[in-house]
This record gives sequence, C-alpha cells and structure tokens, in this order.
Amino acid sequence: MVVLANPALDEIPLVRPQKHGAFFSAIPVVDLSRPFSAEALVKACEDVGFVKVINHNVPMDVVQRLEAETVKFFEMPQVFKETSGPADPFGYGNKRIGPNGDVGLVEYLLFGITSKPLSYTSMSFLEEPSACLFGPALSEYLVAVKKLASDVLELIAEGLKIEPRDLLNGLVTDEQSDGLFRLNHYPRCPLLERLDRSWTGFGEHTDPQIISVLRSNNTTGLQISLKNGSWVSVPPDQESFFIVVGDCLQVLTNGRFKSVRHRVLANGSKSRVSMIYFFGPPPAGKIAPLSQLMGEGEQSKYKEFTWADYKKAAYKSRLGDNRLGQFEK
Ligand SMILES: C=C1C[C@]23C[C@@]1(O)CC[C@H]2[C@@]12CC[C@H](O)[C@@](C)(C(=O)O1)[C@H]2[C@@H]3C(=O)O
Ligand SMILES: O=C(O)CCC(=O)C(=O)O
Ligand SMILES: [Fe+2]
Repeated sequence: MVVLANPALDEIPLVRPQKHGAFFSAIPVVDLSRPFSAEALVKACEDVGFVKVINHNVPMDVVQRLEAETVKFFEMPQVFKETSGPADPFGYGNKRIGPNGDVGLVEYLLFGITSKPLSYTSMSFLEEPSACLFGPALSEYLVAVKKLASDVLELIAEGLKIEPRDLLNGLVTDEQSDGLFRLNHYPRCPLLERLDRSWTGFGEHTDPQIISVLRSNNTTGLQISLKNGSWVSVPPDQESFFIVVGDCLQVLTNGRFKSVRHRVLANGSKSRVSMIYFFGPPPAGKIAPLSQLMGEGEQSKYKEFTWADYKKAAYKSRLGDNRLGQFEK
C-alpha cells in the first residue's frame, strides 16, 4: 500500500454541526487567586474533567510572543516545514495524527520535553539559527506553564486531602517526568462556510497523561463531551488556560475524576492556533489508584501498570479508542 505523505481532504471526516451546538456557558471557571480554589478544582474535575483557570500567573507577554512565532512558523513554505517532518512522534506533522491512520485538518509541531534541565527535542529548523523562528519565549512558556500545572496539581491534592501535598505534582516535576508540547494550527478554510459542514480538525480522544494545559487564540473549534454524551463547544479565551484531566489522573483517583473526551472542529472562517503541554509521569512510575482515596472495601478498578506500559499501548491505538479499556479489571 502506498501511504501518501499528505492525505487528501476527502480522507478527513466531515462532521455535521449540531443545530443547537451553542456554546456551553457552564464550563467551570476557577480563579486560582481565590480561597476555596482547591475544592472548586476538585468539583470541576469530578463533574466535567475540564476546567478553565484564571489568575494563573503565566505572563501574557510570553504567551503572545510564542503565539506570534508559532503563526510565523506555520506561514513558512511547506518545503521548509517538512524538513522537520513527518512527525514520528516528534516533529512537524500535516493532517496525519499519530502512527495509526488518524487524519484531521491540522498541521502541528510536537516536541518531547525533558524535565531537568527543562528542554525540548531538537528539529532540523531549530538547528539552523538563521531560519529559527523560535526565540526564548518557547522555553519561558514551558517553564511558566509547568509551574501552573504543578500549582493546579497541588491544589487538587489539597482538595482531595492527599498527603503529602506534593504527591501529585511531584509526578510531573520529577526529573524523569515525561512531557510533550504541541503547537497546532487549524487553517482557515472558506469552503467550509459554504457547505453546512465542519471538517474534523482533531478527532475525539482523551489525553493519556495526568493533565494537559491548553491555551488557544480566540478562534472557536474545541468541543468537550459531557457525562451524558453530548458535545458542547468551549468558548475560546486567549487570556486563560484550560486544564484537561487525562487518563492517568482518572486511574489515580480510581475513576472519581474522568478523563474528558474532546475534539476540534475546523471552523472555516478563522484559523485556530493552540498550544498544549501534556504532563506525563516518569516512565517507570506506577499508575494505580491512591490508597488514601479509596473508601473502605473499595477495590481498584484498574490493573496495575506503569506509564511506559500505557504509552506503549497508546501508540498502538487509534485516536478515538478507549485506551483505558484494556487496563480495566
Ligand atoms: C493516534 C495517536 C496520536 C497520539 C498517539 C496515538 O497513537 C494515540 C494517542 C494520541 C495522543 C492524544 C493526545 C496528545 O495530542 C498526544 C500527543 C498524546 O500523547 O496522545 C497524541 C499522540 C500523538 O499525536 O502522537
Ligand atoms: O488544538 C486543540 O485545541 C486541542 C488539541 C488536542 O486535544 C491535543 O492536541 O491533544
Ligand atoms: Fe487532546
């Protein structure tokens, strides 16, 4: 079989927008500077698995600089971008997501992140200083968002009364912790406005890690699935960050938190740029329900596994698969 580097548009699934696909005004919002933010975060993770955080202490000038550099990168000629591709898993990817045939109307850069010192995988365009579009904003962003993830996990531990308080955030600040950073660009596509359709930008899935911290420009497209199975649109907010509960946090809480299914629909009229930092534990880290969160007589819902086991299984799966299924008891 010949696999084309760039899939044709007709390979990308079309989605008919719901007639009443209004914005979900009830996305939980937590102000991190306020008292009781720990309890509010826990409630949001239990109810929705997704929460917008404000007063997050990530400097907006860093965010804006990184966004401007990202836009410049994606505006570069295709041949230039492809010197860093195809993504396997790191590098530049165009329409193909992951190794198992998933496609979407998206181009992206995927970086592997090491913890200490915080650094990201190199790519050919980064090695040519004259062509390198990314300045210090990339590292500054990673440092600030990692601190945000650590603060959020510490608050969650406080809200769940987990001792020691640094048990959860320790998993993502550990020297061996396994991070990923993704810059996504969903190009505008005026044709979509004329058809009553949206193309799949990023198909529905859960994130495998502990949490992901997502930020986008002011373009719509992100949707989450609620517990009743309905899809709702997330109003974009370029000043805020969204915390996405991942599969590992679902397991650590024995299913009390649910990893949220989410997807991006290509909007047509405006391009969308998003930046997502995925926080995974060390590869050898054991992922199992925390005994202190288990009620009397409560049994673990999952077989024991390490993050390395889970990652290996994830990379054999399709985007929309229920990856936790094979680890359930
Ligand atoms: C289809 C795939 C892409 C993905 C690896 C996988 O085989 C299944 C999980 C996918 C996902 C979803 C969340 C993140 O975007 C991602 C980087 C991750 O950790 O798991 C992607 C993977 C990818 O794009 O490589
Ligand atoms: O681009 C987005 O807003 C979300 C992308 C996403 O869910 C992912 O990269 O895992
Ligand atoms: Fe995701």
